[in-house]
Amino acid sequence: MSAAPPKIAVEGLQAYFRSSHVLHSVTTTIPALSVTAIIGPSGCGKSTFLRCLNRMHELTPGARIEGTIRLDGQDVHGRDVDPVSLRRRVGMVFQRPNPFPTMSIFDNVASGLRLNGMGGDHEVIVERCLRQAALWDEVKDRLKASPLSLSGGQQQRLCIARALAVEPEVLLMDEPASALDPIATAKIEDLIHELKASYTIAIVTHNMQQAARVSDQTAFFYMGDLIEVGPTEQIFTNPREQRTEDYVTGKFG
Ligand SMILES: Nc1ncnc2c1ncn2[C@@H]1O[C@H](COP(=O)(O)OP(=O)(O)OP(=O)(O)O)[C@@H](O)[C@H]1O
Repeated sequence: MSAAPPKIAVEGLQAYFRSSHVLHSVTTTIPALSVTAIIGPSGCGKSTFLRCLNRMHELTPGARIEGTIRLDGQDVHGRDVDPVSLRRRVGMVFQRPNPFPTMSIFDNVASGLRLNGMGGDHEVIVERCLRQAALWDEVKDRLKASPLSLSGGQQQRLCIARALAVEPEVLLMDEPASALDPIATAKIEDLIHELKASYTIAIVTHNMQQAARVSDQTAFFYMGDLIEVGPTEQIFTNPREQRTEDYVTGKFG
């Protein structure tokens, strides 16, 4: 495990969709200012795990969890925790770029600021976030244009800029590059590398090379169980569990 202090600590997490039990007593930590990759075959619970971390899981009717999730030591299900504020601190980027289609590029980034009643100079903040998302140079002359005029990769970086605008501490990324071509994917990976200086990142990916390239820690899930978690290099070169080895070497997927 990394020596960094845990930003998120998960203990005995069980997740359900009605009677379907999809995560079985998951206990792990997500170190601060680092990248944790979440890998495993389709349906093993990766997205569900991610969505538990900012309490999005419970938005699905009939979905619930047991166990505890702590953010900086505070129980995210504590009575004094407002899920909307939690989701501001723990932002999310989805598989398919989902810019707000009727808003301009600028307004997409500024939308969270307005929604959260956040002050400051919105022009300055929007520029900062677009720069952080490595998109500024490509859009600075067309901020009033529709986001639908951007390529898929640019739209995804716009969604990352939008997520950054509300100053999250954690960024959850659910296969953020799976709909993108290799060049756009490389840009997102470079960006993840830059962002981990300031944000704690957890990324779901099906792409083993991507997990190996971008992450410091890797967690391997299989059929709702967390089989193994550890430094990425160890998971890929010297895993403790046979199932991890079989998965990372492509024996099943
Ligand atoms: N809304 C839902 N209602 C009922 N069951 C669901 C729902 N969403 C997911 N599941 C089930 O929960 C289990 C875990 O799904 P999850 O999406 O977390 O897996 P995953 O590892 O992210 O899969 P993939 O790699 O295919 O995206 C699966 O068996 C899935 O069918």
